[in-house]
Amino acid sequence: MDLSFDSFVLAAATADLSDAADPRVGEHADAVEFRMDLADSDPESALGAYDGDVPLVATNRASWEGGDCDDDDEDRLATLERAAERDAVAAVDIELDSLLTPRGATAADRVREAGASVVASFHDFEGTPAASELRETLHEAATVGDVGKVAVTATDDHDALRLLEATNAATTWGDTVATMAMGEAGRHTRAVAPVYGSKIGYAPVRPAEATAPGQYDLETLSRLVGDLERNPDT
Ligand SMILES: O=C1C[C@@](O)(C(=O)O)C[C@@H](O)[C@@H]1O
Repeated sequence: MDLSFDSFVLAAATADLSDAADPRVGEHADAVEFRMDLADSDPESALGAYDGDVPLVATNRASWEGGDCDDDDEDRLATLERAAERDAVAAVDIELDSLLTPRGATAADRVREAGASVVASFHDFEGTPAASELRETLHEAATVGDVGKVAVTATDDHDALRLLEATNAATTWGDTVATMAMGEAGRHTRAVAPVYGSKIGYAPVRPAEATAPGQYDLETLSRLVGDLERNPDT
């Protein structure tokens, strides 16, 4: 399946692929992010059984990047390479720190050879880097990935505004990026960052099953992003 990041993609984030059949996914989501690291059952079996028509983004978040996968990088990246071979997997999320290693670069090549895109992701669960570091990280991620994703944690309005400014700068530069500020002080950026060029948003199908702090539920984020979308003809 194909998934273009030329325009905003709303990804329903879940650890249970049966959520892909939820009517709210068909109504509001462009993709399903399958958090393989959070799955209760064997995620590769779940991928094999998936027969839905919503394209998947496969994520196997390393424990050293805030996820639940304790595998070494060889096993973790091999799992993602196998996931990319599934026709339903349109994109694979690989941590920027992995992509900067030879093994991670090989994984990216194999993912692309399988026809999937690479989302290069960086997370800061403690705070929001300085503007210069945000711009550098976004550009680096967008260079090694097809989408450069940066998820930071905002503690105040200044953090949120720095993230939005970096999003606007990266998009103006021509990079394909996805940005969000986690936490209460940053949650509005999930709806506003797309106005400045962020190309992926994440929301749980069920509000109680957020995969990150500050997420809106799927219906809410869909409505907010839609309401804020600027008319391209004006
Ligand atoms: O990296 C991201 C972004 C995210 O952490 C968020 O803040 O919405 C949610 C994760 O599931 C996803 O892999």
